[in-house]
Amino acid sequence: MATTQSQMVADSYTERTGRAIELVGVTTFGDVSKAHLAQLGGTGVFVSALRDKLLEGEIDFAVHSLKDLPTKPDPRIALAALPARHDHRDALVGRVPFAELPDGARVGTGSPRRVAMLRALRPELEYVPIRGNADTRIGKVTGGELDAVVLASAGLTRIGRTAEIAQIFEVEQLMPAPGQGALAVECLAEREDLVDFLAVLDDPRTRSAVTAERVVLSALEAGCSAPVGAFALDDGQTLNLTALVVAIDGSAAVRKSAAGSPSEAVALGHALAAEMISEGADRLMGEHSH
Ligand SMILES: NCc1[nH]cc(CCC(=O)O)c1CC(=O)O
Repeated sequence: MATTQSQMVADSYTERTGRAIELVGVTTFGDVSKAHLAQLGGTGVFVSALRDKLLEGEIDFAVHSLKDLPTKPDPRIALAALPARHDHRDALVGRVPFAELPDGARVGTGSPRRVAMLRALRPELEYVPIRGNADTRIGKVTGGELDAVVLASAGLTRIGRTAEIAQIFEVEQLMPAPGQGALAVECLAEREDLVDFLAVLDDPRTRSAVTAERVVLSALEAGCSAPVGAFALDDGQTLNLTALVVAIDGSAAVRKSAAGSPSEAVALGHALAAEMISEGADRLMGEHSH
């Protein structure tokens, strides 16, 4: 997935600038660790190794899934481009759609957000924590160990596994992770030449939308493993933002929407998060905050 998405960014950069790109593979802690992501604790397990290569000068820029990027910026590193977002939704890989899974069916996902939100919809299913790359996860369905797994639609598209999708969840059913489906291109902040060049890849509507989503996440002081979803859409005039926090057992939720100017994405995110906190969102997250 990482190779495909990096190649996509490299191709569009070459197309727009005429400059050639050499891909450098970097294995991250998130790739090798067998621990569940929710237990790895800190954000950035897929990110730190790439940032180290930037800081060491071994690579000029890094491509990340925005969803994996910590919300706290590193002053040495510029978020130089947010290319046009791909599908923001989650997908069910399995033989039948979610509503048709029999009671007691085993659904695999390592994400507390997906477990909490799916549990709210169907508490009678069994949610099984899984890890590994997307192919490994899908293999648990084809191998019969699980009835279904839930993965990001964008990731499945990038690895060419859309044929196995039984259902795509709409935002109303399963609120995506902030930034899901978007890529982030980083380079050293001091490389102003590169910051300027990478700007050709930036999509302003994606930037305003994911900025608002990520502000909600940081203002709630939620980490990558918190059951927090957010989705925003900038139609060119208005930025519509919705966020959802769910108790880990799916028993309670706070959902809020707001609309504003795309140029005020940060303020919109902060205002929405403040409203959610006043309605008890931070208490719902419990141990999954921070
Ligand atoms: N945490 C792993 C991760 N980081 C980004 C994606 C998917 C691609 C994306 O959201 O852009 C995935 C896998 C998944 O959630 O299924």
